[in-house]
Amino acid sequence: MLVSVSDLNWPDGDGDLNKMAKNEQSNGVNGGPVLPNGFRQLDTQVAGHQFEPTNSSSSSSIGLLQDPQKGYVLKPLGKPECGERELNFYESLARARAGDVKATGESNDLTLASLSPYVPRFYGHLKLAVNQREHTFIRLEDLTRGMLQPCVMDVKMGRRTWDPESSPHKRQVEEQKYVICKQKLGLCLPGFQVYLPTNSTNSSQEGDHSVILRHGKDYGKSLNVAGFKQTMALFFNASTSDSKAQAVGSEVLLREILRQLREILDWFKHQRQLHFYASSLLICYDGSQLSHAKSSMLPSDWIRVRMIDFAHVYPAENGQPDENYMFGLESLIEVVESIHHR
Ligand SMILES: Nc1ncnc2c1ncn2[C@@H]1O[C@H](COP(=O)(O)OP(=O)(O)OP(=O)(O)O)[C@@H](O)[C@H]1O
Ligand SMILES: O=P(O)(O)O[C@@H]1[C@H](O)[C@H](O)[C@@H](OP(=O)(O)O)[C@H](OP(=O)(O)O)[C@H]1O
Repeated sequence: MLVSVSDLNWPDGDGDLNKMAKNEQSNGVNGGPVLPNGFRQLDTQVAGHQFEPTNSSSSSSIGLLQDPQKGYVLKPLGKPECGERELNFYESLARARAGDVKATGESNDLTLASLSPYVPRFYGHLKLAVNQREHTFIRLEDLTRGMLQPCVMDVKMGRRTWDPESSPHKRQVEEQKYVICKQKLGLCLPGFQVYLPTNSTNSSQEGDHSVILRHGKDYGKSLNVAGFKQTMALFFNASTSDSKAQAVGSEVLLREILRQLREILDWFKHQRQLHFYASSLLICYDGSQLSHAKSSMLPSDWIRVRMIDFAHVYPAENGQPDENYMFGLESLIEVVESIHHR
């Protein structure tokens, strides 16, 4: 049984996620967006651009949609230059996968193709009407598909989150956000949600209950390094007071997260082709599997770490490795290792 934390007071008044947590599929009712049949707002979206009420002054802002029948998410292209870069990125990846070497030359294509396992699958783009206006969306694999208790964390990578074409103003705005975590760890936390068994909270309820805890960017911006690490431990259900079954589950989880993170780092160590600014890792796992996991079992598909958000991907300057991304990824691995070993 699930007890939603949206019944409780939000400690940091994180309005954006409160809005998303309710996420009523109202189709135009009470200021909700009017969506095409068969689509709904992505209720596991934890960060990024979101729907504004249709009666607000900035009603052009739209968030991700979900096609629950087919297991897709649909991401709106957003600002023209960002949308175009992201679509180009997915299309060149698809061409590289298909072995079309004409586009960039063979060895570049092989490098790009070898990134595919770490990126959501791409199913082209399409136009859909939202609030009676047509928007272009890219269609991606839903990384939370099939999960009964989707625990999702968006970790933005790198000390530098502005791209080479950013204006001085954009650089300044980016430099002033998430300052401590960005500078010390090369990481920031724009949002997450996690299902917590009530026996690891102060709740006095008994039985198989969970609460869902959601935090957005205001929370992420308030964190120092210790707070970041504590939040990661909470997200992985790795608190020391957990039951034996949960402790085993969380051990399996941490081991598998580390394996996937190290594979992505390995890709970065071998590539000199692209630099990823303001890109995120999306860490997803099914909280309902934690109490069933056995340490001898190989985790199946309930733990997924993927790179997302390619709105600011650029050709590598002077053929250099992406040190900025790797600095963040190495420190993320250290944080997860420190939770795993404690
Ligand atoms: N393939 C996916 N599967 C499941 N959820 C996804 C997927 N892609 C994105 N999301 C969800 O949507 C959120 C926003 O995604 P993304 O960062 O791509 O959007 P954005 O609007 O470009 O963000 P930003 O404002 O940081 O530029 C993620 O935090 C995640 O919750
Ligand atoms: O973390 P925050 O405070 O929400 O800041 C947003 C974040 O930096 C996004 O990456 C950025 O979108 P882009 O990457 O697409 O630039 C967005 O710019 P925007 O408001 O100009 O869309 C910012 O507002």
